[in-house]
Amino acid sequence: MLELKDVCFSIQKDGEPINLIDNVSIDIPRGHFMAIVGPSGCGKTTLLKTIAGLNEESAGDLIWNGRNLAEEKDFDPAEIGYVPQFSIAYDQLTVDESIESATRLRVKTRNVAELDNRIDRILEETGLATLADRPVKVLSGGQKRRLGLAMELVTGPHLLLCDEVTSGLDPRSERDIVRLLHQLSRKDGRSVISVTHSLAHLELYDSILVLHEGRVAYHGPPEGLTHYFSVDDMEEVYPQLAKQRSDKWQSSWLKHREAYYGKLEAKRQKQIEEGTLSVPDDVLKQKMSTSQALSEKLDEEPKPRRKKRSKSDTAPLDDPAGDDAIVREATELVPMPGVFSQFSTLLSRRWKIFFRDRGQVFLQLSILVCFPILVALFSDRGNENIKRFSDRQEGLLQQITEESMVKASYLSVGSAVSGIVMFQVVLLSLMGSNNSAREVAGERLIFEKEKFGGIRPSAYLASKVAFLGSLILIQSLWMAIFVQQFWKFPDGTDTGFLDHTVFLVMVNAAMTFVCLGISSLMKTAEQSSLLSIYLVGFQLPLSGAVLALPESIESITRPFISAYWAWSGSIDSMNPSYRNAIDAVTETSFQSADACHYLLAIHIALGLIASYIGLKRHQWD
Ligand SMILES: Nc1ncnc2c1ncn2[C@@H]1O[C@H](COP(=O)(O)OP(=O)(O)OP(=O)(O)O)[C@@H](O)[C@H]1O
Repeated sequence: MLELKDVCFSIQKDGEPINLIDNVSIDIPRGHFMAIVGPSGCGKTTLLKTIAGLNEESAGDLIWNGRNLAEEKDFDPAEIGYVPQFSIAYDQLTVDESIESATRLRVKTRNVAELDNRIDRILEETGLATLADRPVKVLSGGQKRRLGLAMELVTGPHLLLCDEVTSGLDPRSERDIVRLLHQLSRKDGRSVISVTHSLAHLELYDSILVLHEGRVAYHGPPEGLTHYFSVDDMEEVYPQLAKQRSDKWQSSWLKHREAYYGKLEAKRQKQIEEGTLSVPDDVLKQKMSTSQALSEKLDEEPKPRRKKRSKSDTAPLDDPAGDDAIVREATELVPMPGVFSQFSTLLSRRWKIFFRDRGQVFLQLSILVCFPILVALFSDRGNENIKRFSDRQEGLLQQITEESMVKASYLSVGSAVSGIVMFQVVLLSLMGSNNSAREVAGERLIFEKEKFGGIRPSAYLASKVAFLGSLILIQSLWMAIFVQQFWKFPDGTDTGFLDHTVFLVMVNAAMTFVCLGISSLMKTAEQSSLLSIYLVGFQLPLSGAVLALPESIESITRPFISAYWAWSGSIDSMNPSYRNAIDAVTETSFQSADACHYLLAIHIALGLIASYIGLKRHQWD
């Protein structure tokens, strides 16, 4: 049973609290199917989010099966399912893969057979079995809503909250979804609360909650609605609501509450007697046989995955035989998988999505191939030898001529070598920003939904680090090795080229993880991309490689410019004569390779910390 006692949710406006949800007190028994209706902006979604815990109630109590959710334990992620208005599946995956990934992320299964049976059961339960191999991007609106429901059913939640899952659907799809929700509420004592705009099919609900300006105007059986509002038709309820202030409706409702709750209880008892409703007691009685049936089913020989299903495999929505075929969920909560298991599921899903996104693969391959070629085009000048003074200098004129030739050679080679290194550094910074600017912000809502479902931010971050780390290594090593074929890095020590390569990897990693941090902290992918582009754009001018910066600016900006530290570190690893040549063309001072390693490591660490903070932060809206 879910009880809301004088629940309020308020926001601050001009320093004053405003109640978006105002003293809502309702009871929702186990196995109940309730619709929340009301005019646009009356607070339906806000109430649903307050029940889910996404909005923290400012007053009142939410009690779930006798447990005060604020004072005792909040909902377990397996206990509650929340189907939001937006799609929670990736377009690049199939229906089957989406449900599989949701299951692997939220349910600890004993073996592949158990996983397969769980997925097959959900596919059948939601009428998606025939669409198992279909990519999400080609699904119709109604099919996508079913998939959203299916992905929330993987844990067998005892409370299912649905936000506008029928909006924008044609009448037939809408009816099918409402009937599916009705069916889901008939099993295992699962309560289903559905926010809807539509006043069609209200007869399928056990109760209707009418909200008006955040206040309860009615909560009772659907058949009592027209009588209560003194109208002939459901459609007249909203105009009728507008005729009176919401506080009047609220006090009027409080007077009639007990009478209508009496009717609801009588109807419920009748359903239990008729056996059309399964409530906790029944579930407990069935527990033994259910668990037995479940384990028998799960212990069956592993079935091949992703089998094509014929239409006849699918139980029709209203077919009672189909209901019987579905093994009932045991009442205890399913265990959550560990961090490593979530990490490996997220990582393999990320690679799958990457390889299926042809545009992304093409872009990555193009920059991987073209950027090192661009650098190699400038290699000739970098390969020139630096002229040295000869031992014999006869006469002043020869001395002056030789001096100017050596100087010219210093300037030419110095600027070419410095430019080639900076070019590599800047292009790798650009790759880094391209790697991660949209990585989190582009899928933020899905991540928020998954976090609500129990996915740990640490597992999510680790999967991003592993995925992006592979891109960083491929891009940086390829840049270093390819360019080396055309322009030999002038080693200062045996490990000069290796040191240079490490700096290239580090600058790419620094930019990738700093942009990942930006992507995690920003609200939208557009904001994140823009900020990341600015960050890369400022690297070259603020590095001091082109023009030395005024000292006052340099001391402030330098610590933040990854490109400077990678450039400076690489130059410090060079042969001293090349270092001197670069010294001759720039007024910017260089730092030791060790200092550069530390600074770049700090950038990487700060990027990761910012990413973690951003991921932990609640950014549902
Ligand atoms: N966090 C918030 N800060 C400020 N205002 C908010 C916040 N959340 C909701 N609101 C406002 O509260 C009101 C109720 O919003 P809500 O989304 O719950 O309405 P709704 O009944 O679901 O509307 P619709 O049927 O159009 O989806 C709206 O006016 C909305 O702008």
